[in-house]
Amino acid sequence: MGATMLRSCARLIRRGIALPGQPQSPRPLPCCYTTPRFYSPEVIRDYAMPNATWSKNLQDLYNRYMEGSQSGAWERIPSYNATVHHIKGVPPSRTRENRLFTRNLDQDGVGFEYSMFYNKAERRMVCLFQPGPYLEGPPGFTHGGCIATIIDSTTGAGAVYLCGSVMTANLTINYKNPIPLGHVVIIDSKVERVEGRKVYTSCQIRSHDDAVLHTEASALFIKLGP
Ligand SMILES: CCCCCCCC/C=C\CCCCCCCC(=O)SCCNC(=O)CCNC(=O)[C@H](O)C(C)(C)COP(=O)(O)OP(=O)(O)OC[C@H]1O[C@@H](n2cnc3c(N)ncnc32)[C@H](O)[C@@H]1OP(=O)(O)O
Repeated sequence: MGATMLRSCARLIRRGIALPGQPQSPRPLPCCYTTPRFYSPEVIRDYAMPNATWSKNLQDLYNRYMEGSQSGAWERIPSYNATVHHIKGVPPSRTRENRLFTRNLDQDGVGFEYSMFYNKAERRMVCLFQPGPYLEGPPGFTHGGCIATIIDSTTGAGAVYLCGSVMTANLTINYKNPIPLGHVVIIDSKVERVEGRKVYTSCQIRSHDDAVLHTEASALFIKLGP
Protein backbone atom coordinates (compact mmCIF):
# COMPACT_ATOMS: atom_id res chain seq x y z
CA MET A 1 0.00 0.00 0.00
CA GLY A 2 1.46 3.38 -0.97
CA ALA A 3 2.34 5.82 1.77
CA THR A 4 -0.02 8.46 0.32
CA MET A 5 -2.95 6.06 0.29
CA LEU A 6 -2.17 4.93 3.83
CA ARG A 7 -2.04 8.51 5.03
CA SER A 8 -5.35 9.42 3.39
CA CYS A 9 -6.94 6.25 4.82
CA ALA A 10 -5.56 7.23 8.21
CA ARG A 11 -7.01 10.73 7.89
CA LEU A 12 -10.45 9.34 7.05
CA ILE A 13 -10.42 6.88 9.89
CA ARG A 14 -9.02 9.40 12.36
CA ARG A 15 -11.69 11.95 11.41
CA GLY A 16 -14.59 9.61 11.53
CA ILE A 17 -14.06 6.48 13.56
CA ALA A 18 -16.83 5.86 16.06
CA LEU A 19 -15.21 6.27 19.46
CA PRO A 20 -16.50 5.55 22.96
CA GLY A 21 -18.90 8.18 24.16
CA GLN A 22 -20.13 9.00 20.70
CA PRO A 23 -23.66 7.98 19.68
CA GLN A 24 -23.48 4.36 18.59
CA SER A 25 -27.02 3.09 18.35
CA PRO A 26 -28.42 1.90 15.01
CA ARG A 27 -28.90 4.98 12.88
CA PRO A 28 -30.87 5.65 9.72
CA LEU A 29 -28.84 5.10 6.57
CA PRO A 30 -28.00 8.08 4.43
CA CYS A 31 -29.77 8.16 1.07
CA CYS A 32 -26.67 6.91 -0.73
CA TYR A 33 -27.29 3.53 0.96
CA THR A 34 -30.85 3.14 -0.29
CA THR A 35 -29.95 0.76 -3.09
CA PRO A 36 -27.67 -1.59 -1.17
CA ARG A 37 -26.75 -5.02 -2.34
CA PHE A 38 -26.37 -6.65 1.02
CA TYR A 39 -28.04 -4.78 3.82
CA SER A 40 -31.41 -3.44 4.77
CA PRO A 41 -32.09 0.18 3.85
CA GLU A 42 -33.71 0.91 7.21
CA VAL A 43 -31.01 0.47 9.83
CA ILE A 44 -27.50 -0.81 10.16
CA ARG A 45 -27.66 -3.89 12.33
CA ASP A 46 -25.51 -4.01 15.42
CA TYR A 47 -24.27 -7.61 15.51
CA ALA A 48 -22.86 -7.42 19.03
CA MET A 49 -26.29 -8.01 20.50
CA PRO A 50 -27.69 -11.35 21.72
CA ASN A 51 -29.43 -13.54 19.14
CA ALA A 52 -31.12 -16.95 19.25
CA THR A 53 -27.88 -18.83 18.58
CA TRP A 54 -26.16 -17.54 21.71
CA SER A 55 -25.58 -20.24 24.31
CA LYS A 56 -26.48 -19.71 27.95
CA ASN A 57 -22.80 -19.25 28.77
CA LEU A 58 -22.43 -16.44 26.23
CA GLN A 59 -25.67 -14.80 27.32
CA ASP A 60 -24.66 -14.99 31.01
CA LEU A 61 -21.25 -13.44 30.34
CA TYR A 62 -22.82 -10.72 28.21
CA ASN A 63 -25.27 -9.92 31.00
CA ARG A 64 -22.43 -9.74 33.50
CA TYR A 65 -20.47 -7.22 31.38
CA MET A 66 -23.65 -5.25 30.68
CA GLU A 67 -24.07 -4.94 34.44
CA GLY A 68 -20.46 -3.71 34.58
CA SER A 69 -21.34 -1.11 31.96
CA GLN A 70 -24.02 0.33 34.24
CA SER A 71 -21.33 1.33 36.74
CA GLY A 72 -19.40 2.95 33.89
CA ALA A 73 -16.43 0.55 34.11
CA TRP A 74 -17.21 -1.25 30.85
CA GLU A 75 -18.63 -0.04 27.58
CA ARG A 76 -20.22 -2.34 25.02
CA ILE A 77 -18.70 -1.85 21.57
CA PRO A 78 -21.16 -1.95 18.66
CA SER A 79 -20.27 -4.12 15.68
CA TYR A 80 -21.38 -3.69 12.06
CA ASN A 81 -20.77 -5.98 9.11
CA ALA A 82 -18.82 -3.45 7.05
CA THR A 83 -15.85 -1.34 8.08
CA VAL A 84 -17.42 1.61 6.29
CA HIS A 85 -20.16 1.67 8.92
CA HIS A 86 -17.51 2.37 11.57
CA ILE A 87 -15.93 5.17 9.58
CA LYS A 88 -17.60 8.36 8.47
CA GLY A 89 -16.60 10.01 5.23
CA VAL A 90 -15.75 7.00 3.04
CA PRO A 91 -17.70 7.07 -0.23
CA PRO A 92 -20.10 4.10 0.05
CA SER A 93 -20.03 3.52 -3.71
CA ARG A 94 -16.42 2.39 -3.35
CA THR A 95 -16.85 0.16 -0.37
CA ARG A 96 -20.43 -1.04 -0.01
CA GLU A 97 -19.71 -4.55 -1.30
CA ASN A 98 -16.93 -5.03 1.21
CA ARG A 99 -17.63 -6.88 4.41
CA LEU A 100 -15.79 -7.04 7.67
CA PHE A 101 -14.11 -10.46 7.72
CA THR A 102 -15.56 -11.46 11.10
CA ARG A 103 -19.12 -10.51 10.03
CA ASN A 104 -19.18 -11.90 6.51
CA LEU A 105 -21.75 -14.70 6.91
CA ASP A 106 -25.50 -14.16 6.54
CA GLN A 107 -26.51 -16.85 9.01
CA ASP A 108 -26.27 -16.18 12.74
CA GLY A 109 -24.27 -18.59 14.88
CA VAL A 110 -22.24 -20.40 12.20
CA GLY A 111 -19.15 -18.21 12.23
CA PHE A 112 -17.78 -15.54 14.54
CA GLU A 113 -20.38 -14.83 17.21
CA TYR A 114 -18.99 -12.21 19.60
CA SER A 115 -19.42 -9.05 21.56
CA MET A 116 -16.68 -6.71 22.81
CA PHE A 117 -16.49 -4.54 25.92
CA TYR A 118 -13.97 -1.76 26.57
CA ASN A 119 -12.56 -0.67 29.92
CA LYS A 120 -10.91 2.68 29.30
CA ALA A 121 -9.32 3.02 32.76
CA GLU A 122 -7.61 -0.37 32.43
CA ARG A 123 -6.93 -0.04 28.67
CA ARG A 124 -8.59 -3.43 28.28
CA MET A 125 -10.68 -4.76 25.43
CA VAL A 126 -12.54 -7.97 26.22
CA CYS A 127 -14.25 -10.10 23.60
CA LEU A 128 -16.84 -12.76 24.49
CA PHE A 129 -16.55 -15.27 21.65
CA GLN A 130 -18.55 -18.31 20.60
CA PRO A 131 -16.94 -19.98 17.56
CA GLY A 132 -19.52 -21.53 15.22
CA PRO A 133 -19.33 -24.76 13.18
CA TYR A 134 -18.01 -23.05 10.02
CA LEU A 135 -14.80 -22.13 11.86
CA GLU A 136 -13.56 -25.71 12.10
CA GLY A 137 -9.87 -26.54 11.90
CA PRO A 138 -9.04 -29.87 13.57
CA PRO A 139 -12.21 -32.00 13.83
CA GLY A 140 -14.51 -30.33 16.36
CA PHE A 141 -12.08 -27.54 17.18
CA THR A 142 -11.59 -23.94 16.12
CA HIS A 143 -9.19 -23.21 13.27
CA GLY A 144 -5.98 -21.48 14.41
CA GLY A 145 -6.43 -18.79 11.76
CA CYS A 146 -9.83 -17.92 13.22
CA ILE A 147 -8.26 -17.67 16.66
CA ALA A 148 -5.61 -15.35 15.20
CA THR A 149 -8.36 -13.28 13.59
CA ILE A 150 -10.33 -12.76 16.77
CA ILE A 151 -7.12 -11.92 18.68
CA ASP A 152 -6.12 -9.39 15.98
CA SER A 153 -9.61 -7.88 16.07
CA THR A 154 -9.78 -7.63 19.86
CA THR A 155 -6.28 -6.27 20.47
CA GLY A 156 -6.71 -4.05 17.37
CA ALA A 157 -9.97 -2.64 18.66
CA GLY A 158 -8.25 -1.88 21.99
CA ALA A 159 -5.47 -0.07 20.13
CA VAL A 160 -7.96 1.86 17.97
CA TYR A 161 -10.03 2.95 20.96
CA LEU A 162 -6.94 4.23 22.75
CA CYS A 163 -4.90 5.62 19.86
CA GLY A 164 -7.05 6.04 16.74
CA SER A 165 -6.28 4.32 13.43
CA VAL A 166 -3.67 1.56 13.46
CA MET A 167 -2.36 -1.33 11.39
CA THR A 168 -1.16 -4.66 12.74
CA ALA A 169 2.61 -4.97 12.33
CA ASN A 170 3.25 -8.12 14.36
CA LEU A 171 1.14 -10.86 15.92
CA THR A 172 2.70 -13.62 18.05
CA ILE A 173 0.54 -16.47 19.29
CA ASN A 174 1.07 -19.43 21.60
CA TYR A 175 -1.71 -21.98 21.14
CA LYS A 176 -1.86 -23.87 24.43
CA ASN A 177 -5.18 -25.71 24.43
CA PRO A 178 -7.58 -26.19 21.51
CA ILE A 179 -10.91 -24.36 21.59
CA PRO A 180 -13.87 -26.67 20.99
CA LEU A 181 -16.40 -25.31 18.49
CA GLY A 182 -19.39 -23.81 20.29
CA HIS A 183 -17.49 -23.31 23.55
CA VAL A 184 -17.55 -19.77 24.84
CA VAL A 185 -14.19 -18.14 25.56
CA ILE A 186 -13.06 -14.75 26.80
CA ILE A 187 -10.40 -12.88 24.85
CA ASP A 188 -8.90 -10.52 27.41
CA SER A 189 -6.56 -7.96 25.87
CA LYS A 190 -4.69 -4.94 27.13
CA VAL A 191 -2.59 -2.12 25.75
CA GLU A 192 0.64 -2.59 27.69
CA ARG A 193 2.46 0.51 26.50
CA VAL A 194 2.67 3.09 23.72
CA GLU A 195 6.06 4.17 22.41
CA GLY A 196 5.81 6.81 19.71
CA ARG A 197 3.75 5.21 16.93
CA LYS A 198 4.12 1.71 18.40
CA VAL A 199 1.25 0.28 20.43
CA TYR A 200 2.14 -2.91 22.32
CA THR A 201 -0.71 -5.18 23.38
CA SER A 202 -1.06 -8.50 25.18
CA CYS A 203 -3.85 -11.02 25.20
CA GLN A 204 -5.06 -14.22 26.82
CA ILE A 205 -7.91 -16.49 25.78
CA ARG A 206 -9.53 -18.34 28.66
CA SER A 207 -12.60 -20.55 28.84
CA HIS A 208 -15.80 -18.85 29.96
CA ASP A 209 -15.36 -20.26 33.49
CA ASP A 210 -11.65 -19.35 33.67
CA ALA A 211 -10.75 -23.05 34.03
CA VAL A 212 -8.67 -23.38 30.86
CA LEU A 213 -6.01 -21.09 29.41
CA HIS A 214 -6.37 -21.65 25.66
CA THR A 215 -4.08 -19.07 24.12
CA GLU A 216 -1.55 -16.35 24.89
CA ALA A 217 -0.58 -13.67 22.42
CA SER A 218 1.02 -10.30 21.92
CA ALA A 219 0.47 -7.87 19.08
CA LEU A 220 2.20 -4.73 17.88
CA PHE A 221 0.16 -2.04 16.15
CA ILE A 222 1.53 1.01 14.35
CA LYS A 223 -0.37 4.26 14.56
CA LEU A 224 -1.17 5.76 11.17
CA GLY A 225 -1.04 9.39 10.22
CA PRO A 226 0.84 12.25 11.85
C1 LIG B 1 -6.78 0.29 9.84
C2 LIG B 1 -7.76 -0.19 10.85
C3 LIG B 1 -9.14 0.30 10.60
C4 LIG B 1 -10.14 -0.26 11.51
C5 LIG B 1 -11.49 0.32 11.37
C6 LIG B 1 -12.58 -0.62 11.82
C7 LIG B 1 -13.35 -0.09 12.92
C8 LIG B 1 -13.79 -1.17 13.82
C9 LIG B 1 -13.30 -0.92 15.18
C10 LIG B 1 -12.32 -1.65 15.72
C11 LIG B 1 -11.79 -2.89 15.08
C12 LIG B 1 -10.37 -2.68 14.59
C13 LIG B 1 -9.69 -4.00 14.46
C14 LIG B 1 -8.58 -3.92 13.45
C15 LIG B 1 -7.82 -5.23 13.47
C16 LIG B 1 -7.39 -5.67 12.12
C17 LIG B 1 -6.16 -4.94 11.70
C18 LIG B 1 -5.57 -5.53 10.46
O1 LIG B 1 -5.90 -6.59 10.05
S1 LIG B 1 -4.40 -4.60 9.68
C19 LIG B 1 -3.96 -5.63 8.29
C20 LIG B 1 -2.69 -6.39 8.50
N1 LIG B 1 -1.56 -5.50 8.58
C21 LIG B 1 -0.98 -5.00 7.49
O2 LIG B 1 -1.34 -5.26 6.38
C22 LIG B 1 0.17 -4.05 7.75
C23 LIG B 1 1.18 -4.04 6.62
N2 LIG B 1 2.31 -3.20 7.03
C24 LIG B 1 2.28 -1.87 6.84
O3 LIG B 1 1.35 -1.32 6.27
C25 LIG B 1 3.45 -1.10 7.37
O4 LIG B 1 4.56 -1.92 7.52
C26 LIG B 1 3.12 -0.42 8.74
C27 LIG B 1 1.94 0.57 8.58
C28 LIG B 1 2.77 -1.45 9.82
C29 LIG B 1 4.34 0.35 9.23
O5 LIG B 1 4.85 1.08 8.13
P1 LIG B 1 5.26 2.61 8.27
O6 LIG B 1 6.02 2.96 7.02
O7 LIG B 1 4.05 3.46 8.58
O8 LIG B 1 6.19 2.72 9.54
P2 LIG B 1 7.69 2.11 9.80
O9 LIG B 1 8.64 3.26 9.77
O10 LIG B 1 7.99 0.96 8.92
O11 LIG B 1 7.53 1.57 11.30
C30 LIG B 1 7.26 2.46 12.37
C31 LIG B 1 7.95 1.92 13.58
O12 LIG B 1 7.39 0.62 13.87
C32 LIG B 1 8.44 -0.38 13.81
N3 LIG B 1 7.91 -1.58 13.19
C33 LIG B 1 7.21 -1.68 12.04
N4 LIG B 1 6.88 -2.92 11.78
C34 LIG B 1 7.37 -3.66 12.79
C35 LIG B 1 7.34 -5.04 13.11
N5 LIG B 1 6.74 -5.92 12.29
N6 LIG B 1 7.94 -5.44 14.24
C36 LIG B 1 8.56 -4.56 15.09
N7 LIG B 1 8.59 -3.23 14.84
C37 LIG B 1 8.02 -2.81 13.71
C38 LIG B 1 9.54 0.25 12.97
O13 LIG B 1 10.81 -0.31 13.27
C39 LIG B 1 9.42 1.70 13.38
O14 LIG B 1 10.06 1.83 14.65
P3 LIG B 1 10.93 3.15 15.02
O15 LIG B 1 9.94 4.31 14.94
O16 LIG B 1 11.98 3.26 13.98
O17 LIG B 1 11.42 2.91 16.42
